[in-house]
Amino acid sequence: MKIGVIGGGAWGTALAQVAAHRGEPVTLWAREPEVVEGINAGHENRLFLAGVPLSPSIRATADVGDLAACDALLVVAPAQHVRGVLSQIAVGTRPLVLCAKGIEAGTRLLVGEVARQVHPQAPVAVLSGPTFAHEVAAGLPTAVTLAAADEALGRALSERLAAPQFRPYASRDVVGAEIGGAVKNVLAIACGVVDGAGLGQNARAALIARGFAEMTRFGLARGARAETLAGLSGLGDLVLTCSSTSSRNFSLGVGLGQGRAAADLLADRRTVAEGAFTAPVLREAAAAAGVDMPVTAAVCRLLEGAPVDDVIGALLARPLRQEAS
Ligand SMILES: NC(=O)c1ccc[n+]([C@@H]2O[C@H](COP(=O)([O-])OP(=O)(O)OC[C@H]3O[C@@H](n4cnc5c(N)ncnc54)[C@H](O)[C@@H]3O)[C@@H](O)[C@H]2O)c1
Ligand SMILES: O=P(O)(O)OC[C@H](O)CO
Repeated sequence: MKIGVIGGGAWGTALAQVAAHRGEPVTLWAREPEVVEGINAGHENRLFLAGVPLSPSIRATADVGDLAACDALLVVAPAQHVRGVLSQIAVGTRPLVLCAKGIEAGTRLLVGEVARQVHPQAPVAVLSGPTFAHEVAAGLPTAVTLAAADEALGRALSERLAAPQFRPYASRDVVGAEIGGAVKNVLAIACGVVDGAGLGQNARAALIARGFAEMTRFGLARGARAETLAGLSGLGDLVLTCSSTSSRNFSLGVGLGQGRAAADLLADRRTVAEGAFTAPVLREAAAAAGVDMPVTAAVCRLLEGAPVDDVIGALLARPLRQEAS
């Protein structure tokens, strides 16, 4: 199965490295000419994954036509750009493996749902889990959820992408795998706020647990399975991104917690903090589904410029409730 990767950011590059680990040819489409040039000439993506020597089997291209020879396409553009990028590519019936984590603004669609709208004949799979790109690219042990409604497709993709240090776990719960990845980015911002505002380790653990409760409420309302939400793509990724400044979402939250403005923190960033874009659309989607998501609502208020003390005070002053509700 010849793999094509759409998106030359940190994660697309790391996944190309995984797919090329046995020396198989991999085609990587990137928007930035300097990324294409750097990978082909020097086997390095200096813009998004500097310092990692890449396999010479990875060939980068700026021409989407070069993806025509691939049997399966990994979609690794940021969630808000998946529709635009996929619209440029003739996909037909080839499988699309969605690796972005987010919900599309305006439509409130998960990226897999966007892919189905743009390419209705393409089978869809989702690859998601606790995966810092620099660790995966460095060959450190990593496990992911690989979800596909078609079990045979899920098995074929898992076998093709598995590497000694990269272990996919198969699932048929595409929606569950997507919701975990999208929601955890918003919750990681909240955990960063706790860190930046110096609220302590108890508060961080409380946020992870209560954040997981709201991820679960939303996921179940949208048809996800509880086991998926408690697995690698849900709780696993939540724990990772709520614990480390290696997470762009957590780092954004640290800045917000220190009282800096979201607009300043997001200005001129080359890298993507998906939670900032997913938070407002997740709040809308939760309201539409009748699901209470107080941590998500608090993150939205902070992104809109509300003072940290006011937002945290309001979160703590809510009426007491049953833990299981
Ligand atoms: N970096 C990670 O560790 C990691 C791990 C798992 C999943 N992801 C997810 O992968 C997706 C891509 O993130 P990344 O970390 O590879 O990106 P990145 O932050 O490293 O790079 C930004 C990417 O956005 C692209 N981009 C910017 N403007 C664009 C536009 N107008 N149209 C199309 N593309 C545009 C750039 O070309 C580049 O590929 C995100 O959804 C992210 O949540 C990232
Ligand atoms: O840096 P972040 O916050 O986008 O997190 C990257 C990955 O999603 C971690 O699994």
